[in-house]
Amino acid sequence: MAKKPKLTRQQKRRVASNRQRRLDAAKADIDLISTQAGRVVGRFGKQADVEIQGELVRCHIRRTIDSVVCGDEVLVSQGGDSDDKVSGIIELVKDRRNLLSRPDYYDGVKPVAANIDYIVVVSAVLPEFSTHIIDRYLVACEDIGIAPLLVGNKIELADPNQVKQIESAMHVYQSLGYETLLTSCKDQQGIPDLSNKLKDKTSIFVGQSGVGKSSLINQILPNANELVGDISENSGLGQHTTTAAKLLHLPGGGDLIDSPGVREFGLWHLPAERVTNGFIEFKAYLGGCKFRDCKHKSDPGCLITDAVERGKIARSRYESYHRILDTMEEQKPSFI
Ligand SMILES: Nc1nc2c(ncn2[C@@H]2O[C@H](COP(=O)(O)OP(=O)(O)OP(=O)(O)O)[C@@H](O)[C@H]2O)c(=O)[nH]1
Ligand SMILES: [Zn+2]
Repeated sequence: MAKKPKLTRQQKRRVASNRQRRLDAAKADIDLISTQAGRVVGRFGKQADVEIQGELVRCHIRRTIDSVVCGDEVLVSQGGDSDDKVSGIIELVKDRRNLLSRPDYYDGVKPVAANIDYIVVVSAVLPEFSTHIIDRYLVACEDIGIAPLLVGNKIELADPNQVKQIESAMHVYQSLGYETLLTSCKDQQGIPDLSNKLKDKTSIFVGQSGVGKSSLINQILPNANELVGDISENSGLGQHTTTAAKLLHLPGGGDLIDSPGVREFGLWHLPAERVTNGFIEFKAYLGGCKFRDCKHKSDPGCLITDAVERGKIARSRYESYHRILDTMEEQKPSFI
């Protein structure tokens, strides 16, 4: 048999571009002939609920598709199986703006949500207001490239001294360009502002257990729990279907994606370099230290420590940085 000829770089490029054209044409065909565009609002087992022009369609997923998550924009063809509870098939997932994944014991990472505008990082006076934990979430947000909104909840529990401390910590974040908000689910402080900020955006809520994520979600979306039941009932599978992830519409516009997996975002290992890049105020100095492998600790000629000394970088952030790296070292590669 004749040996397959080696392709030149130009030929390879032509093959790749032809392939892309065929793929684009296939996508265009699907678009034109029989599919409808929709958004994934529920994801469980091997199926997904897709919202198409305000209607919910329960769908199977074409085997060739890698993953489908809440927030995905998809093309659906009507069909499904003889079991008429499932009436559509997801044929294609459109390109994602971003994709949130969580660590998975078997697969390494597992995608959980897509096309997100805002990560609401919730912390609270109780159990503790920790800038270290906030910084850790900020690194994760920077790493994935989604804007964070920092919320300090249960603010009505703080005594005047604590309020002062929290406000000054939030001031550091504001000066870095991050948005912040103080809220209380008890006396509604900051809740209208939270609703306003999330208007017309797709958001997720993250934060440690007990900080009040569910309570805040309930404030801005009072019927969140019943809505899940409605979704299942509308599509004929009864009230008790457990939805792994769901996308809910906020009354004032905008959407919220929530699931236990989504809430885990940020709590896992990142390589040191990505942690460093997650501290946005370090960027102006990176690459300028005397030694290329500078650890930004006690190394001579370090621009970062110099900036801390000169008050250009907040000491609290610098200390957080080293604490995060230390915990990463101790615990890699699992959850914190
Ligand atoms: N005092 C006060 N308590 C609050 C506030 N928000 C929530 N809580 C209480 O804090 C506790 C935890 O709230 P949740 O909303 O369940 O917290 P969560 O972040 O969803 O917790 P997980 O489900 O474990 O992740 C509950 O007892 C709430 O009633 C608040 O603004 N002030
Ligand atoms: Zn340095």
